[in-house]
Amino acid sequence: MTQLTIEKVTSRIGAVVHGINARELLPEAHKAFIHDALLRHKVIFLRDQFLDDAQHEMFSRVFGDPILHPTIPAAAGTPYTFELNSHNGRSTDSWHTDVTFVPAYPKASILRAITIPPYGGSTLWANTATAYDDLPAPLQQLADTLWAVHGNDYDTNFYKYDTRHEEIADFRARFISRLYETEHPVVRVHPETGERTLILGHFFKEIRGIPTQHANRLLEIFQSYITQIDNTVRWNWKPGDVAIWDNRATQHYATADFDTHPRLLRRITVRGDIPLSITGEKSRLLKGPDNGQDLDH
Ligand SMILES: O=C(O)CCC(=O)C(=O)O
Ligand SMILES: [Fe+2]
Repeated sequence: MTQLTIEKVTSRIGAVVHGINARELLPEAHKAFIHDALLRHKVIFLRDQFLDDAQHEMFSRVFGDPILHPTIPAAAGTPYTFELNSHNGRSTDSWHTDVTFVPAYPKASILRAITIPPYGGSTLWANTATAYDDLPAPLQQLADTLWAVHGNDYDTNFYKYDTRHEEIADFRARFISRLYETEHPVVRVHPETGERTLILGHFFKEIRGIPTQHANRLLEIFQSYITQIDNTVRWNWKPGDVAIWDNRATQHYATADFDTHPRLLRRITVRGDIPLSITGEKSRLLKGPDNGQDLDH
């Protein structure tokens, strides 16, 4: 069996795993190795995989059960694939954790690069566990007590762009075709590592019991610990690359610095569990037709 090796990309987050062939069924030892690497390094990169949709789905099952996005249907001809297809220079260029507007938001996302622009179009990830560790004790104690509301009708990213533009207006309309809101603890206990991680990012709407203008300032303070440069990793994609991130311990950001060159990636997310606060209290759905991640295709 091929020997697997790990090459760290930065001290705090990100590692390349060498020796994995994700196109084929993985031996159990490889599955355990890559899962352990994910928990330790938060985002794992594989080079030269060139997966098709079926291989991508099979590989994603190493990490859990694939799930649909609560509002955006799967790409044509696939059961679970979420497509990121840009021809207009736009990207998800705001820091977020995927789908935090539902309680059991995804455990992990598995993203593969198909078409990459000649320059730019990178993705950055930030470690929300080390960010919590970095907080001075009084800020940790504050964060430990806070609950925040997350919703899919967030405006950070959409209104940065001109929603009079038909394509953007159309995507936003589909994104909010069902409205979801969820109340999460700002600090969750990671179900596998026991680490404390921060649940914030662009779906954040408000903090319970704090006026919005002050809550937004608190958000900025906490986000500044998450996104400080030494707490992040930046990945410059090559076609065939695969990135897997622990969505319970990271945020990410896709740079919009590739003009109008085409950029195409495909993503599969796997089912997560409902976050628990440090006192064992569960996140709660406030608005939405279901818990958002139990839709079967
Ligand atoms: O376009 C990218 O690189 C990542 C976009 C994103 O936010 C995601 O796939 O969840
Ligand atoms: Fe994302």
